[in-house]
Amino acid sequence: MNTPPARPDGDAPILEVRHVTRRFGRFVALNDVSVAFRRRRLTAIIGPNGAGKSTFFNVVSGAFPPSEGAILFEGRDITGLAPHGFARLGIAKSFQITNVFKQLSARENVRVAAQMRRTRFQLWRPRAAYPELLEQADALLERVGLADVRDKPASDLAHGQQRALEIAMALAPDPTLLLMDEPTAGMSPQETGVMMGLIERLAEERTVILVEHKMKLVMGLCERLIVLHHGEFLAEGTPDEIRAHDEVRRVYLGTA
Ligand SMILES: Nc1ncnc2c1ncn2[C@@H]1O[C@H](COP(=O)(O)OP(=O)(O)OP(=O)(O)O)[C@@H](O)[C@H]1O
Repeated sequence: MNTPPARPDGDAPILEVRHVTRRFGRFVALNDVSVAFRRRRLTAIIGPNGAGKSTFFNVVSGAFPPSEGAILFEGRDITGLAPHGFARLGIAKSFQITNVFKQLSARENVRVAAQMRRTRFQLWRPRAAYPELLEQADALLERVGLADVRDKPASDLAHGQQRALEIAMALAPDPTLLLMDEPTAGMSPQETGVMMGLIERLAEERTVILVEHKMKLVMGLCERLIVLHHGEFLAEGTPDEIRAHDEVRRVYLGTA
């Protein structure tokens, strides 16, 4: 069992995971994990295969509830809330490009995502909101570096661009907290560099938590890292602290 980290500066965490356990049948994928995330920080959850990273991502993004324990967002207990409830509170997840409508242009994809956040009343009069929605879509595409390809069908975009498009869609509701699952998976080194630059910029304006298998990748990017191993909390710290952590080196790098 680990206890949530102390808060010497009194900065209330935006997200708290308290003693969370997640079972699949008799298998324990997450075991009594407690961590707290501070605002406007970029934190990575890392760990070797089967560490429980995806399970953690799913639990904190509301895809499924923990078997035990609690999730608190801005001090409010949101354990067991439906996924759309998480979204309404300002928690967005970016996890796959299957959300992208391949036949629509990049711009239309983001416009639809921006429109989805509106109330049902506003959805009934899309025409009136259309120019404003397109303006928002253009600003988001600019933000993720896709302004030049905004009129191309999503199917014509490179893998890295499709992933960036999916992030623009996740950003449409202007979330407070952005959760990303392996944002550079399947990318070329060049695409990875572009994506890392984008993540760094996004983290300047909101809280970003990313789940990542490749430890080296996040070392130069994140201020804090949380290490899971066999579904348990193993360590938390700055990149330097994690690099020097004997147990992490042993289980993760195999070099201690
Ligand atoms: N729906 C499920 N049913 C049964 N077991 C599951 C389920 N989801 C995950 N697991 C098991 O839980 C453990 C943790 O899986 P998880 O996908 O969370 O790890 P991970 O750290 O994301 O791994 P990887 O880096 O390989 O994706 C694994 O042993 C996995 O087989």
